[in-house]
Amino acid sequence: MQYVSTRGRADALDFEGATLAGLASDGGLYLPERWPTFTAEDLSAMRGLSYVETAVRVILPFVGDSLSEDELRDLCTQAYGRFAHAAVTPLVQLDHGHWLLELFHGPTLAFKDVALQLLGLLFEKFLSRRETHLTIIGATSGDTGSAAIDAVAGRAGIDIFMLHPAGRVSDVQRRQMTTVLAPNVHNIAIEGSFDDAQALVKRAFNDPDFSSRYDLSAVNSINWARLVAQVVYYIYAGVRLGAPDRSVAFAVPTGNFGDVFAGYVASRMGLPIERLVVATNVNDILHRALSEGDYSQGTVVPTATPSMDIQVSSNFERLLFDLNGRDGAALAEQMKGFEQTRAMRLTNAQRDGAAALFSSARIDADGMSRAMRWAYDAAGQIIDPHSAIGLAAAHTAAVDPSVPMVTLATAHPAKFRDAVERATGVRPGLPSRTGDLFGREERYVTLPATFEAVTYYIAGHAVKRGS
Ligand SMILES: Cc1ncc(COP(=O)(O)O)c(C=O)c1O
Ligand SMILES: N[C@@H](CCOP(=O)(O)O)C(=O)O
Repeated sequence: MQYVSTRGRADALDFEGATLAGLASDGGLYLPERWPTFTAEDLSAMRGLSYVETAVRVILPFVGDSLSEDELRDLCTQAYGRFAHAAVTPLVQLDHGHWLLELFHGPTLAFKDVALQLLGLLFEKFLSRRETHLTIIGATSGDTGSAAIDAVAGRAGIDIFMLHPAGRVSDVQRRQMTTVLAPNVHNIAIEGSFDDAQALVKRAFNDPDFSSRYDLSAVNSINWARLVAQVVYYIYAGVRLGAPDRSVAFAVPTGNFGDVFAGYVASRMGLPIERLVVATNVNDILHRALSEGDYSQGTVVPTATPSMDIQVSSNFERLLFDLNGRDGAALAEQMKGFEQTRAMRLTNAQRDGAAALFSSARIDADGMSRAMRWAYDAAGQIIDPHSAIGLAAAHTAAVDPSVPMVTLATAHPAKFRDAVERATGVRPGLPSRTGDLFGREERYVTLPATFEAVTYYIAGHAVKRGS
């Protein structure tokens, strides 16, 4: 299997190459050259499988010659062995037609662990085959950072530089990153928003002078390997709720469009998905894009759902490419226009293609609090604010009531205990697997959100290519 760039100019790479590269050299994102598909029989045969076996079946068609089936099984067994629930991503029923898919049973309490536990092992495997020192640069609004740091802390041959927006992540999220004192972990609080951090990361990849000095890689969902691991739980949940004999719908709290794009991939692979409901907070660029065709960047408003405080959604580019006949040159022009004007209109093909599968909703602070209270009062579930945005959006969606609706519960409520307590009166406790989080020393630097400041800091701590 080869991977092609959404902007059409970078060389195609195999799975190992695309995983290590992260972002394509032409500024685009990698996608498989074609979508592997499952027949109805293939899907039916997955019904009784464990999470690990489901992961092996779903991911194997994407890895080509980069991993044997046994190697992949070994990595999945290690990755998902660290989850605190035997089902890895269990379904919890809320009412007769609505389920929560709990994705927060990994080591850092958010759905990012599902992909990043595997990605850390993939890096280790692929690095053992070559003489390379990887410099990972990432941006986080809270959860990717802690999950990525947990996945690579102390691993030989890797340094990780993680940028988070200073003061705009929860105290639990920040401490999960900054109390990891392994020498290969470098936390940078930047004086700006997540979008500023993400733009700095992309600029570092695209700067020929900087990127030629290091073997850069990415842990954000711009890295294809992140997304392929997330496709698994859509299929795992879907077949348990009756697919392929009946369709399923998913409501997905969305920021960078990675998680919900994994749902799109599951649909392209043959899972009968009736609807993917894209749930945003008031940072609603994706809701405006899907409902009006208007992808224009607003100013980021800080909310109680900080991980979704995003106004430029990296993975939307993957959808636009796939829906526009995979025309890399046209997409490169469209993205160049966006980068210059911070605004873009979707083409008719993109709008119509998206409307066939996606709907969207913008949920404000009241809607989020109401959903948290509903989950507690009606179903006895304490949910985190991000999952509540998904739940509220699911309640607004026009989906046939006979179709099971699954809301993705993307974080453990204890990560956002102040907001949960405000809405429900209940203050969730941290699970024991987080240990003595509030007793540990923190280490991070604070820098202005400028390319010069960030790259100067990285240059002072990273290992140069070939040294
Ligand atoms: C808890 C939580 N929910 C939802 C999201 C949004 O996911 P995505 O960026 O993949 O759309 C994030 C961050 O990405 C998150 O951390
Ligand atoms: N919400 C994310 C933002 C980065 O998204 P990613 O999925 O592209 O890594 C976070 O928690 O950091």
